[in-house]
Amino acid sequence: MDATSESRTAAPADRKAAPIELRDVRKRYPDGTVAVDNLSLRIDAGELVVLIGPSGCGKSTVLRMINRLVEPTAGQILIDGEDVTAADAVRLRRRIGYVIQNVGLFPHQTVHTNVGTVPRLLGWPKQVTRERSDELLDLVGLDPGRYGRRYPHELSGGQRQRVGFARALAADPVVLLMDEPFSAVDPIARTSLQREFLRLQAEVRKTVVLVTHDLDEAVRMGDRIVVLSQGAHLEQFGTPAQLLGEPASPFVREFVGKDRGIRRLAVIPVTEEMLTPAAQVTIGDHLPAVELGTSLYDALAAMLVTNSDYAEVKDGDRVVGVISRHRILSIDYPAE
Ligand SMILES: Nc1ncnc2c1ncn2[C@@H]1O[C@H](COP(=O)(O)OP(=O)(O)OP(=O)(O)O)[C@@H](O)[C@H]1O
Repeated sequence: MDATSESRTAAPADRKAAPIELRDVRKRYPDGTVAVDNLSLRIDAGELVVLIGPSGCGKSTVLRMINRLVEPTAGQILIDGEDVTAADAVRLRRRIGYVIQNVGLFPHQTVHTNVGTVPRLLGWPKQVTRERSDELLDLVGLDPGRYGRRYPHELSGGQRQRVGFARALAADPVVLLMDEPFSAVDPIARTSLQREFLRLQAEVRKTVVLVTHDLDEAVRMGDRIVVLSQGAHLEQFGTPAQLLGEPASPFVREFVGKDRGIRRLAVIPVTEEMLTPAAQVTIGDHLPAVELGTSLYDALAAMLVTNSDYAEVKDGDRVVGVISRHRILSIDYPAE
């Protein structure tokens, strides 16, 4: 990065997100382990891409090469067209947010000080840093007045993770790297944290690369998912629906598993073609109502909760038809 682009980071910027490109990237650790054999990927600006694959396949190595915590042995990594291997590593990391499993907050610093870390390093004025910290804490759902002066040990695991997101976003990075960011919190907190992160991402629209070993998380969070096998070999790069509906290799088919049918329901929306006109169905008064575009999974859940075989489908206030449990369960899947 040159001096001009660095000086642009001296104040809250309006840059939002940058594309990432990996070209024939390879990592061989000094002991001879080839963690990443030869990987090429293009990630669009503002998209949330999930890296998933079995333990040891190289996910974290790929992630850590993007911010050069690990130096690639060969190949190029471009952020916004600029080769990161030629950039100053410290400056580079200030443009890239990084969130890890146990957050890594500084234990002897308050929440405010933690969130302001990168803006301070970039020399932002104190007042601007403070305002930015307040803004980010609000955005991640923590009242700055209440939590700003606390220390990390005075927060729950989920709250610490939120502070971690706020800190990673404070200097308005163009890329956000996340390595198993939800796995340290319990399953219930995890689901709400994932949902909150998606809400946050809809607002900030960063280019996010998220590493996980949890397929449900990948399907829930990813705009696209990268499935890797040993040596970070690219098995498939596609939307959750493509992955579940058209696994590209026996490896992916095995990886997404036998229950991919039910998972797939989570990525298929209720559409008008699936509906029966409400007038043609003889049914009781209390049908659950779902919105057009709701996932089949949620529509089915609404029926199961009310013990009903049908759900009324609405487009705003208008009832556009009825969907049946039978219709959802007989959705066509490609042959196994
Ligand atoms: N510093 C290192 N030196 C030598 N080998 C390493 C080093 N770091 C990672 N490896 C090896 O590189 C391979 C990929 O590791 P990496 O951590 O990238 O995988 P991963 O897919 O993130 O795994 P997990 O899901 O278990 O975290 C593994 O075989 C690992 O043992």
